[in-house]
Amino acid sequence: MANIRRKKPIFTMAVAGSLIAATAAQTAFAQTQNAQQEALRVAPHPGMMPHAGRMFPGTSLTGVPGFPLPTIHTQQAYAPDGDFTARWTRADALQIKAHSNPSVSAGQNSLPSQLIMPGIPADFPTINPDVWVWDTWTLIDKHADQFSYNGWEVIFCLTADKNAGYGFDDRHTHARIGFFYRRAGIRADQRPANGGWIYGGLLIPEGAQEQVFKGTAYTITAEWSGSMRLLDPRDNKVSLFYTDMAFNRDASGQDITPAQAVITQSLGQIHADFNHVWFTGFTTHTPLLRPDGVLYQNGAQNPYYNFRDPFTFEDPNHPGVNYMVFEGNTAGQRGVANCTAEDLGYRPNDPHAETVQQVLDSGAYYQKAAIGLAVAEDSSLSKWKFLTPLISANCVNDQTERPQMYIKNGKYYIFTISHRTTYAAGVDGPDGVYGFVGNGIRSDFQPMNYGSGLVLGNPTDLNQAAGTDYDANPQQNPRAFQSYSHYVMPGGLVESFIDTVENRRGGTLSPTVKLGIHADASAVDLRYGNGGLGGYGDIPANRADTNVSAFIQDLISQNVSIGPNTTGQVNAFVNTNK
Ligand SMILES: OC[C@H]1O[C@@](CO)(OC[C@@]2(O[C@H]3O[C@H](CO)[C@@H](O)[C@H](O)[C@H]3O)O[C@H](CO)[C@@H](O)[C@@H]2O)[C@@H](O)[C@@H]1O
Repeated sequence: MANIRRKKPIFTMAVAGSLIAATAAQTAFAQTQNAQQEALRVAPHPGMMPHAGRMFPGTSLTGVPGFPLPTIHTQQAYAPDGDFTARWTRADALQIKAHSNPSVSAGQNSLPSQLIMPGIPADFPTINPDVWVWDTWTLIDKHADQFSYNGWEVIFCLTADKNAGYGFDDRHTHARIGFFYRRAGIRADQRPANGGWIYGGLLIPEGAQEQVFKGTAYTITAEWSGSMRLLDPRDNKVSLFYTDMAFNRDASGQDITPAQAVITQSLGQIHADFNHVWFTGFTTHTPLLRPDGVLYQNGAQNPYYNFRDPFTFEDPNHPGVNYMVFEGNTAGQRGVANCTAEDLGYRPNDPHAETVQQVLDSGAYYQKAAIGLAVAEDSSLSKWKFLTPLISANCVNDQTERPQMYIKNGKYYIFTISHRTTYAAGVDGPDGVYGFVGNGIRSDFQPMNYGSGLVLGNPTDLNQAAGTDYDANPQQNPRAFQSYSHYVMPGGLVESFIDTVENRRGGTLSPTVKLGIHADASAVDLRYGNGGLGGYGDIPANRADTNVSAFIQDLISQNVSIGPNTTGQVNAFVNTNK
């Protein structure tokens, strides 16, 4: 089975979730969920075709016959420390299905082509033979601009050691943050097919990360996602924000207690010479945030809670104030059936609206994702305070992962990733990127693209049951799980990792794609790269010239030739500026 994507239980939502055995109650619930989803699938549909050829589809407020209208979002901005939480509602999420094409043949993509990542060929190259690679991030400043260092581009990835015998499905409990580097300023078509990344090894010295769990019971620790902040572009000090994970398992591999997830900071320094890049530091690990059970669900409330993936930024409207977005769940005891009419989001008298009771009866209340917000209380970013979530997805989806704030033309975009299998009963969508646009850091965020939220999905046939394996169910699109963990970079470039293409496991970087982003709409740029697919792992820095050390600058001024990266224009990629 090692080479085949394992069936993910429909209930998977946990920090350690996929690894905890499903109970009979869960199985019963999963059956209910399937039944509910089937009920929606047979809803009347006009036979809509995807809006092929339209660069910016815009949001259809007239709706699709047979489906509810999306929720009205006011587009109002609120104080960041206020208590307004925007909602990604069921009415919104149902727009994904409403805009899918019900009459494609089995196994074909049924979603609008401008919202779908082009298919990755099955003969993809691998970044490195020794490590599995998945979640990946770049060296960014407080505005999320991407930097190279002394002529090197650097990326940080969750890695698992293949030589230790770990298969791709074992990766989560053995995850370590590694780094790769390559010369900046070389066009994708002049690089090796796999992007030409050189593996630099692990970032955190062996055992250092475990200090966060001193005195607590655990048997396994892991390092999960993840962002890296260049503290001062004229200096080499960097701050890693990541998720410290600890699992407490018995001899048979069962979790005895809920896994612990701690958002953590560790400081280090980046170094580079002509030949390589290396890091020092990362020996001290400061726990920043544990879920409080008041604003963010904790392990006592739900052993399957999600709490991870910190991303920090400074709000241009509040200079000097630093915020963090992260993946969380709405606080409260798991299994309490309390989604509200606001979570459903139906407009008054919408003939296609579900009642709150119908939704609660379906068990959808087990899925309660939240995009969290915290504010830094000191300039060294070592003390943070929770603020109320920016967006909740109660009764819609259980996971809004790796959220990021992307500020462009005065608009505040939150991009996040989610799985098809973490949708609640009765709503459906592909694995991929979801986006929300607002007018400030805290807004009544509007889901992008027809009000649905879908920005970049894997090719998926929503007419087939969610949570099925390609191998067990050949109608399932063989690319429905081709990629995951997308990160939107300056210029709308999107990097991700390859999960499974035609039963071939990835564990490597996907081809980069490019989004056009305009107001509340986005579209895949099919003119970019080859039919929309750029280079594998093409992750260019967009601010190289400002981070060149005095040593390198000296050499440049003496006209010493040290390769293609020393001119100060090394990252003049015209398409990478926001
Ligand atoms: O490795 C942990 C980091 O990865 C993230 C984002 O990629 O969480 C992903 C998540 O999903 C993976 O596992 C699923 C179950 O095996 C699989 O279906 C999916 O394809 C994978 O990407 O990993 C956890 C643990 O399994 C699961 O809850 C997530 O959905 C990120 O959030 C983590 O920091």
